[in-house]
Amino acid sequence: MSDSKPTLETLRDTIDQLDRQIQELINKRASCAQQVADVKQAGMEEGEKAVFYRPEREAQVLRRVMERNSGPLNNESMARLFREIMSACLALEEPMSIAYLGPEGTFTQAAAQKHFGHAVRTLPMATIDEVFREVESGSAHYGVVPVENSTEGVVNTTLDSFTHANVTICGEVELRIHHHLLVGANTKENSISRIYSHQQSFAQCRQWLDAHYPAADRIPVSSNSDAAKRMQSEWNAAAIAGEVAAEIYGLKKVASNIEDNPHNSTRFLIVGREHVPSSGQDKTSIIVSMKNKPGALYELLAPFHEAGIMLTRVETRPSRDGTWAYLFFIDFEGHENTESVKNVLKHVEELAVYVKRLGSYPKAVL
Ligand SMILES: C=C(O[C@@H]1C=C(C(=O)O)C=C[C@H]1O)C(=O)O
Repeated sequence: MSDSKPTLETLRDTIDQLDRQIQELINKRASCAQQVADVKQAGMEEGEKAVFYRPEREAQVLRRVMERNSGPLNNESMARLFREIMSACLALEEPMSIAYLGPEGTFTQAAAQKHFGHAVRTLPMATIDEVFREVESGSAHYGVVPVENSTEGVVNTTLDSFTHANVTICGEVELRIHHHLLVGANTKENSISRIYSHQQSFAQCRQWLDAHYPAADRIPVSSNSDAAKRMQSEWNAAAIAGEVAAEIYGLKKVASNIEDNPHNSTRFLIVGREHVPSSGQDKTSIIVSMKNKPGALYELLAPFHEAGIMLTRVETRPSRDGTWAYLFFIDFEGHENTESVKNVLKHVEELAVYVKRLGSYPKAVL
């Protein structure tokens, strides 16, 4: 080794000094966030409640972190660190409670933590409808619900809830879904004859299971966390679940990333009660009902095409009350405050029987 190379000791001294500076800067930042809270509070009228969480500002901060990043840490790692710093700063302004589709350890909880960071209180709900109700009633600040999976398609319960719920979409999160085969301390790994999981996870790991455990019974349960909980008392059972469930229940991974499609991902929506201003890169979601006549969908989509607005999702659901033939769930790029989106929405409102605006929100950053 040449003499000019730094020693372990000098490198660690440098790291210690840098840590001290980073810590000081983070606390300076936190103190600014506290002052922001005071400014927000002071700007309120009598009886009005300040809104501390600003999704559009957080999206802008994270996008800037990624744009200016020059490594060696990659953009995503750097943004995740800032995600946690902002989460801790926001908790100083107001500790937030986030309702999600539980139980503890589900992918929806992982999505909530990916979006809000770890300095929030996550509240597990038994059903998707309950998540909506918690937000509507003000018992939770925000809610997180799954909306579509790249392998298994849309989550119909979520779409149906949007038709009657009084909430606003204020964000989206995408999560890569990795499944693992998990066992407990008492499991005899060579004798696995029963595997617990949620029906969707079995569907997402079908080929792997056929190849590795063709004879094991596949027992569907209400969630992957439930699977992780149940198998612990059985010496010949395993569970398929994700990382968070493995951690919570202290399980060992026998096989990792066993999903058949390596790009398996789920999209989640964040619901709240306030409208979100534009972040510069936004999406808008609406529900539209049209009379059942030839060319209805064509007629509905034409204004988007003419305005050059990019559609990101179109789902069709039969109307459940019998009065309308179809409900279309449409996501498109742009914020409802921009001229082009305002014009398109006006046009759509003229054509449709009914339009419900679900909200404009920043495109997922992480
Ligand atoms: C500090 C603010 O409040 C919150 C905290 C943020 C942060 O730590 O950067 C950003 C947006 C808000 O969710 C703000 O609105 O600027």
